[in-house]
Amino acid sequence: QPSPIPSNVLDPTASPFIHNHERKHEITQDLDFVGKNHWSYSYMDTCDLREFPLHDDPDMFCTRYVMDYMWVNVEVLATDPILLVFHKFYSEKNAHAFREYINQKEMDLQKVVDQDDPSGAAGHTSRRANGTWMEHYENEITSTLFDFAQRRLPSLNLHGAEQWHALSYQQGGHYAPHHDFLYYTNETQWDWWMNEMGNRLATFLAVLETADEGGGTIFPQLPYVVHPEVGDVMLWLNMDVTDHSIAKSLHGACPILKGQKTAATLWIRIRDSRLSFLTDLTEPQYNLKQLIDPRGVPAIPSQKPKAKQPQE
Ligand SMILES: O=C(O)CCC(=O)C(=O)O
Ligand SMILES: [Fe+2]
Repeated sequence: QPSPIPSNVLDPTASPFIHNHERKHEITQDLDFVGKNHWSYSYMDTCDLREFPLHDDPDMFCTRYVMDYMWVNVEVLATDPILLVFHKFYSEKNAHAFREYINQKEMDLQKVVDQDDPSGAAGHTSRRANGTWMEHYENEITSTLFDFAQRRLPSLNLHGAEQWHALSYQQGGHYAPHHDFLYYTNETQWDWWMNEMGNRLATFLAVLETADEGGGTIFPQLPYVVHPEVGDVMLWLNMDVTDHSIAKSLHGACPILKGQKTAATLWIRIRDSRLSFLTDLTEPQYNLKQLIDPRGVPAIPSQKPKAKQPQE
């Protein structure tokens, strides 16, 4: 007796989206790259999406306002978890300057410690990108862009964020879906950052160069893939009001099919984040309004070290 269930339903690798959404690019699944084993077919299909599956999602909207005599353009892609794109957050000129600065730095092939295999014997293939850390106030451009971000986001404590983390992806480069929230089996494993600054509340991702094809930022559980433009900033929350990881904040960088991609991340810690005070903690979510439009929240001053005065 033939099964009444269409054959694709029985195929565990079949994507639920294939049938509802035209696939413009069929290449991702055929692509071969180091670390491909970290990408399921369903992840790859999400990478191939050219439109969001939920056009009429009432949670999605755009808003625009003036702050410091400049437009702030915010696109709310999701409210659970909070996922925002600040369009043209940085000028193209500044984004280029930051990228140039990053490109002339020496970068290491980034290693991701596999939670199941901390020795790394299996190889670190869940991220294929070159990366480097930079102090917030390392030079003029990192400082300018850091202070600008803190002015725009006074409900987050950027001074408590880890250093700038630059990532440069070449063709075949990727970062398999992961959580930025850090897991520890118990408190004895906590490092300085966990003890002093708490976990990674939010991720700030500045897009400095976009791939010609592929390389979107994927949120497989929403499921979306975001293709920001140079100068755009993505911001999402990794943690809920009870200090737990938001499972749906799972994200990654889709494989680069053509061209290259450069991004700079700030992993923003919870400590001293005003968002906690500005949220009614009986609500399940942090206060979206204070993130997208924080006009009225007092500015957090720059901590840029003063240039040394020339000796007399
Ligand atoms: O490059 C991307 O799109 C994602 C980067 C990322 O997930 C991270 O830096 O934590
Ligand atoms: Fe991440």
